[in-house]
Amino acid sequence: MRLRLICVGQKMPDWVITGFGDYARRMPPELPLELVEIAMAHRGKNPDISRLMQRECDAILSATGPKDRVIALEVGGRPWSTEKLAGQLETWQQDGRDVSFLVGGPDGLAEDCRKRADQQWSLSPLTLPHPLVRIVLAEQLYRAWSITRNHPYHRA
Ligand SMILES: C[S@@+](CC[C@H](N)C(=O)[O-])C[C@H]1O[C@@H](n2cnc3c(N)ncnc32)[C@H](O)[C@@H]1O
Repeated sequence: MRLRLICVGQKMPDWVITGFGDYARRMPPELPLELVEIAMAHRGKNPDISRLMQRECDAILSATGPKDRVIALEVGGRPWSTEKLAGQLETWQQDGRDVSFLVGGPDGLAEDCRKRADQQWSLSPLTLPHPLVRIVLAEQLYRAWSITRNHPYHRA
């Protein structure tokens, strides 16, 4: 099973590339974490935000496999503890479908992306900047995997 993180935003600063890469590299070969970056639609003067969000959403959905299990990252989604995430990971691995995590841009995810999602996951009630979301997500996936394997990385 592959994990795919589909994020709006390219050309990230070095600390974001390093932070994400550090955790993604720790994932085991049977559970690789891949990053797909979607170009942020240009916000000029008086932008039509709904149209731009829809454009970003269309690109996100094109990068999502038709059979993928889709998890939308949403401030208002369900809060999962790391242990709950580890349980989800084990459940997901049973049917083997790839899992795509969707992270929106500065204006969030358009409705079509929310509708495509099987589950909505909130990392915190705080609105986080999207570059930080990809690092937290990668760390939590690694930590959750470490729980499923009784690996010493996670100490309860
Ligand atoms: C800057 S936020 C967008 C804020 C936008 N106003 C909204 O309501 O979605 C960019 C993206 O980061 C993700 N995000 C930010 N904070 C989050 C959180 N606490 N939990 C889960 N995802 C979050 C979401 O995917 C969001 O679309």
